[in-house]
Amino acid sequence: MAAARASGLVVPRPVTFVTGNAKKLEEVRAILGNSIPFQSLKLDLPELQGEPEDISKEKARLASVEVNGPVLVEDTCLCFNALKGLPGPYVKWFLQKLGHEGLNNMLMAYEDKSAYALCAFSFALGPNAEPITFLGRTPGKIVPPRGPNDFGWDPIFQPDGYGQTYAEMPKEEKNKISHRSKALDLVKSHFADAGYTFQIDSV
Ligand SMILES: O=P(O)(O)OP(=O)(O)OP(=O)(O)OC[C@H]1O[C@@H](n2cnc3c(O)ncnc32)[C@H](O)[C@@H]1O
Ligand SMILES: [Mg+2]
Repeated sequence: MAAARASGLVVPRPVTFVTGNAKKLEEVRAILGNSIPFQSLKLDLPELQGEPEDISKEKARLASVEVNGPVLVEDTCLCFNALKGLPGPYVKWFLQKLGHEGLNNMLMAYEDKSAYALCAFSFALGPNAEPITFLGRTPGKIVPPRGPNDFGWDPIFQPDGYGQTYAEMPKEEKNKISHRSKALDLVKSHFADAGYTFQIDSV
């Protein structure tokens, strides 16, 4: 079992990242590397309607009850500026029903194709703790789909300053500039400042 740091909090359980999305998990693993050891639980949690931060916090509350320990969750939004931030947290359902073409068509009436990808990670130490949220945002624009279609809306999001969509970029490149990596940078800083020591479950 890991030794406690002088000023840090010793938590008698490992951190569990709860998500129903295997692609998110893959990216979180690649971005975090060994910086924050965690285990994962595949669970598609019910999601509140509302602001991204509140949706994410509520997911963390539900997840920490399920896990009965420290949890990390995230909610991802794709926000169109011409539509004042919509579809935002509802992009999953828009994508499922309308596809990439439909998402492009939603912006047909507008000259402004700008958008941003937003990731809201929430961390809760346990079922009775208030979750803390970390936001990461990457600006870009919505384009007709280009690149492999293996993760959500990656083919139609082209980050500012790049000629490629998220889908066309090598994974390492996306992970350097993505909404997810920006939010995880804040998670890492928080963990470093708090000096948590998470103990591994003894089976
Ligand atoms: O269990 P959870 O973690 O909620 O996983 P989910 O797939 O339901 O994810 P969200 O509720 O956050 O909905 C976000 C939608 O955006 C998609 N998505 C998330 N991150 C993405 C990324 O980096 N690139 C492209 N699509 C992404 C994802 O596949 C969903 O359709
Ligand atoms: Mg979800």
